[in-house]
Amino acid sequence: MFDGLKDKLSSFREDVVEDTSTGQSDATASDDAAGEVEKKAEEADAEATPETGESEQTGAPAAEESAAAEPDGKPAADDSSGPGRLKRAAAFATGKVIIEEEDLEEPLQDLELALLSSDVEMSVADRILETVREKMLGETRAQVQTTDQLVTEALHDALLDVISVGQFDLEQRIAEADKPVTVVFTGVNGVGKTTSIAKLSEWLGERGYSSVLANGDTYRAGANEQIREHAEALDRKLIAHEQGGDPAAVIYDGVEYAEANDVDVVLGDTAGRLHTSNDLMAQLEKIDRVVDPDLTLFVDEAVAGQDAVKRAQEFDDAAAIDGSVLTKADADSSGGAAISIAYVTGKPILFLGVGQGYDDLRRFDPEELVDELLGET
Ligand SMILES: Nc1nc2c(ncn2[C@@H]2O[C@H](COP(=O)(O)OP(=O)(O)OP(=O)(O)O)[C@@H](O)[C@H]2O)c(=O)[nH]1
Repeated sequence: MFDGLKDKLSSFREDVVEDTSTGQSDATASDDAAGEVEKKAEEADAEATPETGESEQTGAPAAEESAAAEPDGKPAADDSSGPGRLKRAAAFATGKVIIEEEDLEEPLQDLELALLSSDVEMSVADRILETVREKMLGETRAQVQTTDQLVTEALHDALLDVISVGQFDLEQRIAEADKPVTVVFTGVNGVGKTTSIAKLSEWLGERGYSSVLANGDTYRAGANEQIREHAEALDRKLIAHEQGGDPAAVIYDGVEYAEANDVDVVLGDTAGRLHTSNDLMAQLEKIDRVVDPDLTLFVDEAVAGQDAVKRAQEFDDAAAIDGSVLTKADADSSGGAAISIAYVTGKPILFLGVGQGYDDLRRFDPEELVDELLGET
């Protein structure tokens, strides 16, 4: 899952380590040693000749050029616009390392390209870069902390920031809500909506909640049969009307059935027509009005990347969603939709579909996903 994205994040970390590697020395600077190194750095700056042994520490070529190019012959270290070479050397000598803009410039450009080519939405990629830059620039880090740790932490925070938008605990919400809880599923055709409803019914059952399925997809021939197969396999009650009936009425009947039979949750399917269909959107609005669902979940496939993100926004406009389910994450290498949807819609991803079985539903845990993306699990 998301292997392509994992590789790209890993390359970024390696690039930053390469471009900024300064603190790899195992020297533990004492005050005396600090003075020595500071003096050395001063001499080196005055001559504007990079110390060969310290070349990693003294930074990227751009820093060297600016030091040498000072018109008054003073080293750039005195320039208040940046820490400069001397300051960096002094910091290094006292056990600190400073990361500068030029160290990050190229890796950040590469990261941006990598994110965009992974189908991460533009505003999300921008936000990630901004956070990484903020967390790393001018950062004085202890030498004991490797650059890799620093960049990993920055990436961790940046990814978590966009992924965890609006997260809430669905199980807790269901536990605390008046019953029955009505959940309506929206999304386009064939993305795995019906399968996700069946999986969620199984997930709820495992947690002690009963559920009834209501087929609000009265549009598509064969929809009743498809959901009935799941209902029978899971031994759940299915509420369905004739094809062409009113979807709001079916889900309403589902709620009545749940009330009369002490069922905890109503899971309502809806027709998966194109999001551009005004008719469908009007239908969703009607369901919203008539049934007033406790939760509306948008379902789309992770593999659809930015298309899924766009559709999430459009469905959210028609009938406000409370969260998303991303299916087929098992077949998605890019991870773009998983990274982008919550930030763009302001609503969390609640589940990932990771296969075709009823058990293949994974609660979306932002921390867990970020650790996985950064190879920390
Ligand atoms: N690999 C994988 N396949 C999935 C996943 N979720 C659903 N599928 C498969 O995707 C196909 C479409 O799923 P459906 O549940 O029929 O899709 P739908 O959105 O309800 O489609 P309509 O009823 O036509 O709107 C089925 O073959 C599912 O088994 C998943 O998480 N991973």
